[in-house]
Amino acid sequence: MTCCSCFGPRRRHDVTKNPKLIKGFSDHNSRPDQPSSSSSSARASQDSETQQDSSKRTECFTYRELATATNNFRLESMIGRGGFGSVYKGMLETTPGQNVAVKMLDTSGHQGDKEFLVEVLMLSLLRHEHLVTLFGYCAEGDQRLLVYEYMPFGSVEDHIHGYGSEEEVLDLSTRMQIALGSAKGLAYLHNVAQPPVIYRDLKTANILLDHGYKAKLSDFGLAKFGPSGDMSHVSTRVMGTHGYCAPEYASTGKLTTKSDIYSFGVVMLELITGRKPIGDACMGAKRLLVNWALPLFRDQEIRKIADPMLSIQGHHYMEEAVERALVLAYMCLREDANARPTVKEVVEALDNIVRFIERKKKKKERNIGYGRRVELEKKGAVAVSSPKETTRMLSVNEIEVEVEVEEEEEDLERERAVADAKNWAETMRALRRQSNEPPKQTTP
Ligand SMILES: Nc1ncnc2c1ncn2[C@@H]1O[C@H](COP(=O)(O)OP(=O)(O)OP(=O)(O)O)[C@@H](O)[C@H]1O
Repeated sequence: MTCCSCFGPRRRHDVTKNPKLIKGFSDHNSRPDQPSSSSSSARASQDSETQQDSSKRTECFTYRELATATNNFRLESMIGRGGFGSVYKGMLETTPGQNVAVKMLDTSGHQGDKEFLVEVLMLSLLRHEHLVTLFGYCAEGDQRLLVYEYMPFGSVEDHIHGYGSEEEVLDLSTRMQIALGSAKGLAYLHNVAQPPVIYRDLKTANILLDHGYKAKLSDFGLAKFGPSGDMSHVSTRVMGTHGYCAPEYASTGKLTTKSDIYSFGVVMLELITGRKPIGDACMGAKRLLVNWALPLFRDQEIRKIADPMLSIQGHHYMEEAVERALVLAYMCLREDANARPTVKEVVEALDNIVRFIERKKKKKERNIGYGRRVELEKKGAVAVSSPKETTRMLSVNEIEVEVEVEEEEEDLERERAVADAKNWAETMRALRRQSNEPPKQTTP
């Protein structure tokens, strides 16, 4: 590809101020009625709580800078490989101490070039704590490279399907936190970005994790601006990944935000079952996860569906949480796109599930604390109340063991549980209102 004037020697550009700096942008994703990029970010900036600093510039790097950053793209620096190229870990001279991920695109196909442009444009305009940050790009000669924030824990796909050791298995709480983070990223795209953005390639390989397992969406090469005016959908060539694609989009090419919701349902199933979206060994070579899991769900076979690594057996609250998560997945995967929940409802439901698990976990821990207190009492320790309603066990040799006082906490706990149950029931009612086909069971 010939080199655009803006891709010459080192220059700092703010592509959000002039997207046309990126050659090819205007003919791919823009529409005549599309607002300017500055107004695009205007509505987004209203969401001050969730949006990251949009003043961060997307920089134009030279090939030389990125070669230096990655040790000349040496094999030891390579951290992953996708359908469009290889990803390297590196460090820029200008920001010592901060790792970056450099994606070098295979430039053989024209499609890759298009996706490069969309990726740079989208991630330059969109900034959110649950979207991976694009620091910059390089487009020198035929080279096309993207520079992202480095996500130390890799992709969710790696965690769910790649690791064998038991210590690395993600627990249910972390999995649901990941789902919630991803849903919040998607909510930003659907509801805050202006014009709205349809992600189109939601899958566990595109959800990356930082140190604290915070989820961020990456790979915006297939993203599309949503429909405008009276239009309910965008017509487009069917793209995406097999196993995640909404049936109506696959058969008609009509893309809506509800196509993303379907893919989100598949991600939920993957997180719950630990199985691949297609052809998992236990399901049969070509079988879709959706076709395997949903009939089992209808038959209430929760234990058969749940990832055995989650060890939910014997943990009643975990089984209940899995069931709630499955109800949500089930709704996201409805054949009728209109009956699927909105992303806002998905965030609410997941928030509820996460809080449910945390509350139950805490309660369990407190019970262990109580058991320990009884044990200490038997050994002759004495309970002493402090003004902060904390009871301390003073043993004979003055070793203090703190145990939370039950009463006040339990009242609070009960209130929280009632509020949670109401909340969940309301969420489910709202979801069901949109559908003529309620699931067989619910768990308010
Ligand atoms: N910002 C990043 N930080 C850390 N690792 C990353 C980053 N981006 C990508 N990777 C790693 O590189 C791998 C390949 O990523 P890439 O986005 O190229 O492909 P993919 O999403 O797996 O597949 P495809 O591009 O075909 O949809 C990821 O699975 C992940 O392990």
